[in-house]
Amino acid sequence: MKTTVHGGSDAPVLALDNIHKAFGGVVAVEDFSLELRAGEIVALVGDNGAGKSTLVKMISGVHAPSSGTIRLDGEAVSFSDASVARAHGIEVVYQDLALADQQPVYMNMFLGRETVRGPLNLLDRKAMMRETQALVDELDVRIPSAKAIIRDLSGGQRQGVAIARATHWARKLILLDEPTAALGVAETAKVEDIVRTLRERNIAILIISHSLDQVFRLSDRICVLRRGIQIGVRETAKTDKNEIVSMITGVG
Ligand SMILES: Nc1ncnc2c1ncn2[C@@H]1O[C@H](COP(=O)(O)OP(=O)(O)OP(=O)(O)O)[C@@H](O)[C@H]1O
Repeated sequence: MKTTVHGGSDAPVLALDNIHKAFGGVVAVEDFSLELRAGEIVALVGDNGAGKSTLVKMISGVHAPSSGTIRLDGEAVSFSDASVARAHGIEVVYQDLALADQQPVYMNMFLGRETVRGPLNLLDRKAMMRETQALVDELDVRIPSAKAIIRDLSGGQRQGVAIARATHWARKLILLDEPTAALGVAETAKVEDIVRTLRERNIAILIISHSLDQVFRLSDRICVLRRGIQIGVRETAKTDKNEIVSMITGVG
């Protein structure tokens, strides 16, 4: 008998079937297929212009695929915009953080989706602070407090907050687009620790990274794109940097 998870079957969290995207005459992604399972980290790698961001934008509802199917828990979905993808439990963390600098951490956590109370729909700051504190503690995002103002935090702490926010809202899938590109070595290590914690929460993660060291540290599988074409998918434990570099460049 099949176990039922999330009201679906044992289907992958995300399945991309024969996805194709053209912008006018430019083919950005060609015939792309990939499955992601809960608790799995898959890295998407490729040179500039390979089609990585376009793929993330299709999964997150920013662009519609020209053809092909996106399935969540086995069900075909089509997102008219990013808010619909978010309502399906998909969150994206970009390198240029979409945080409100002047606001405290807890307000950023709930930006646009604030908890309210009573007939007047007043902001329930205490509840938001409590939930924020519990989550940053759980993920070990080291910030002075849930009340700290974003502009007073380091780049690594901010990225930690952005990932915590995604974790709070993502029920199924988090897309990380170069999450550590702007960070130093120690901050990168901290953010990678947080990403590993997400795996334990059974969230599927797709990460775009230009750092192959990072890709090898974090991922379970690596998917290589070159000029919009899916070159191959490898299990991280069964490949090495030389193979991935030659897949990315087409040389060797
Ligand atoms: N909105 C758009 N309109 C027209 N062409 C686009 C658009 N977005 C992307 N492209 C083209 O699609 C191709 C793939 O671009 P994409 O940004 O997805 O690559 P990428 O792998 O994310 O690159 P990078 O690592 O530089 O961010 C490129 O040829 C790009 O010029």
